[in-house]
Amino acid sequence: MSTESSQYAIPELKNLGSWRELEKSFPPLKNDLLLRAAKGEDTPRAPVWVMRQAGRYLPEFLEVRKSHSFFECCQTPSIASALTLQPIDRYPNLDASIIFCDILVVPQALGMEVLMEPSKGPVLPKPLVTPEDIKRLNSNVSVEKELGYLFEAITLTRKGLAGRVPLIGFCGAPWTLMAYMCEGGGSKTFEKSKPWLYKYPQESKDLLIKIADVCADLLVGQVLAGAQMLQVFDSWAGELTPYHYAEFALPACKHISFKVKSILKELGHPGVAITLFAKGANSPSTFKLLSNSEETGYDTLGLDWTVDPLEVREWLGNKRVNLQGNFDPTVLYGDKDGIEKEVKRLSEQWKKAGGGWIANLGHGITPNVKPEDMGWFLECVHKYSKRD
Ligand SMILES: Cc1c2[nH]c(c1CCC(=O)O)Cc1[nH]c(c(CCC(=O)O)c1C)Cc1[nH]c(c(CCC(=O)O)c1C)Cc1[nH]c(c(C)c1CCC(=O)O)C2
Repeated sequence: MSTESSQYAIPELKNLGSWRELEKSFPPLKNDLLLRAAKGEDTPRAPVWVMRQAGRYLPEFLEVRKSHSFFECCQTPSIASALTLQPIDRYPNLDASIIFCDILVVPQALGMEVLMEPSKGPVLPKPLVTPEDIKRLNSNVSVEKELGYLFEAITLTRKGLAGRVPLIGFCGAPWTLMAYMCEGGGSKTFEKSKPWLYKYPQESKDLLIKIADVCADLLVGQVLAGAQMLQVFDSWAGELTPYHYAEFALPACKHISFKVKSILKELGHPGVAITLFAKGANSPSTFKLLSNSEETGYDTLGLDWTVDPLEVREWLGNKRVNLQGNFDPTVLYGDKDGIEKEVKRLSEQWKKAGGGWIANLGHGITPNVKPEDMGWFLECVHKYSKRD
């Protein structure tokens, strides 16, 4: 245990008590494939989970959503936990669970209103227009006060999982959250958020770090509440030039990983593996920047489906970082034969690439997938990712 004091303030998490006592109260983990792959071990087969695995393709999810709004689901620990467990109960072939929540709870904690509109997705009615608007955001956010429901949901879920699979905690990456906060919702052109990087570079950096500070506290709280691994979702990373990714997005992601690691170390916690999913940030120069876990603080990189694992391994130039991905989400509309062929083809590439591999889609599962096709996909990954 380190005696060095952290440069970061430990978030106030009074209600969580001691993580050691809490950890002892959870049933032992029976399937640790995910945690082993995240340490770079060659596992007998790839662990598999799917982004948005608790989502609208599941009839049991839609049933709950009939009587509860989206954010009500996130903010009610018993509902969030039940939704997290739905895919685990349905698919014994899943090797991980991810807590049901949303990346946009961080802008909410910063004081912004976020609505989830059925046909539009997220809407933030009062976006940040100029740096002057940053003053509207809360300072010294207490993640326990604002987002304590998520910690409660995590602890409940660890109990409900009964050690079946590990539980992943997550947050959005600062650039992706800044994009939502400046656009006021999703966007195709990013014409309100990206100009900030050209017009107000220093204010943008300050805003990104302000967001990163809340993200880091949120991740620390999730680990202390029982999350066994973490993922940071930078869904809009691919909208940036490689230069702007390196100058703005990545430093803010590093602020998160190092702050989380430093605080956990100070609390005597052994730490957890962290995955960075920088969707679309696929230039070889960007992969070079991400190639060394010790320099970035991220143990695993999530890949989207537009790159080949072998080519990425070549760009990375080493095996010090593990990889996750990267089946095209639309393969799930490809019928049984199509799914099987594609899982076989891409698994061969992954096996040749070597190093830690966590199988996943290259983005979230989409609402119209048939639940039985998701089951078949998982079965195929079990079969074809086996190492000979
Ligand atoms: C960009 C982003 C968001 N949220 C998230 C991201 C990053 C990943 C990505 O790029 O997809 C992350 C997220 N959102 C959700 C989870 C839950 C855990 C999981 O199963 O992966 C996670 C990890 C639930 C959700 N978040 C949302 C739903 C569906 C909403 C509903 O039930 O009506 C779910 C299950 C809503 C949401 N939330 C967001 C959007 C754009 C939307 C609407 C459009 C859509 O569904 O694809 C923001």
